[in-house]
Amino acid sequence: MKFSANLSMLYTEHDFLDRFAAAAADGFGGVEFVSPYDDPPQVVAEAARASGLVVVLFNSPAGDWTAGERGCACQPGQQARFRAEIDRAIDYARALGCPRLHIMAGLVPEGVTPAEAEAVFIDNLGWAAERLAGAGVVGLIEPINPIDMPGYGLSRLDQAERVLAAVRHDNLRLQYDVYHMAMMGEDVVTQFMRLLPLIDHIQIADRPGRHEPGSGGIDFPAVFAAIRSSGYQGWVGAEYLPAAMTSMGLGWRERA
Ligand SMILES: O=C(O)[C@@H](O)C(=O)CO
Ligand SMILES: [Mg+2]
Repeated sequence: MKFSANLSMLYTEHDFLDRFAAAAADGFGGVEFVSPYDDPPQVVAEAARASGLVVVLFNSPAGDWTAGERGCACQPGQQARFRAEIDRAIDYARALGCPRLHIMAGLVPEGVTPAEAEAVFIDNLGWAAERLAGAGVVGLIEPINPIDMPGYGLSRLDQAERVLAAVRHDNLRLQYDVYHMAMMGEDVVTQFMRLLPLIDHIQIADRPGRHEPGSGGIDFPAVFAAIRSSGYQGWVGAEYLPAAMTSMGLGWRERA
């Protein structure tokens, strides 16, 4: 199995650009992160190159994260901003040689119905899927559980399936986050096997607590067995909050 270290959650004891080397030293093969945008593309690319790791995924610009922004793809009236943000992400993807982009839906604005937000999301995703295809980058959407991210525009699995079916573009796929699936009450293994043709990236953390696999109640032996038997060839992102120092909590990889 190919594991990538999510540098937005792992190795936060180091500055962002130093996390690449830390992940390499611990034997990861790839890295992913929410935001490379605080540094110029070439600077992030150089950190990745020096570490010898491949960048497998990052997110479209979320806006001001500390102010609560989570992207704008589902927000009416934000089409120009959304398109500019996808083009900015493509610049980074090119510099980083990264083949995947998680397109953040954003929070549903006050006064906008969920149906209106979903229609805007579908419209923007159709444009983005095509634009990203031209750059050789796969677009991904990820349902995020509503307890951790209340008000987010994509908070259920059935909604993600409906959106993917409506956009109907080969270049738009599903980011399957095992932790969010469990938090949403889904049967993690059954849904993974059913949705396999749509999935282009997996992320893992245990529930509750969002710590290392094996720290909570998700049946990770079954999850890893399912991933192995499925023939899934993609990356599995370690996207959890380390219970202590990141390097001390990597024993789960030997049991995977
Ligand atoms: O699961 C998550 O939270 C992430 O994958 C993400 O991209 C947004 O926070
Ligand atoms: Mg995730």
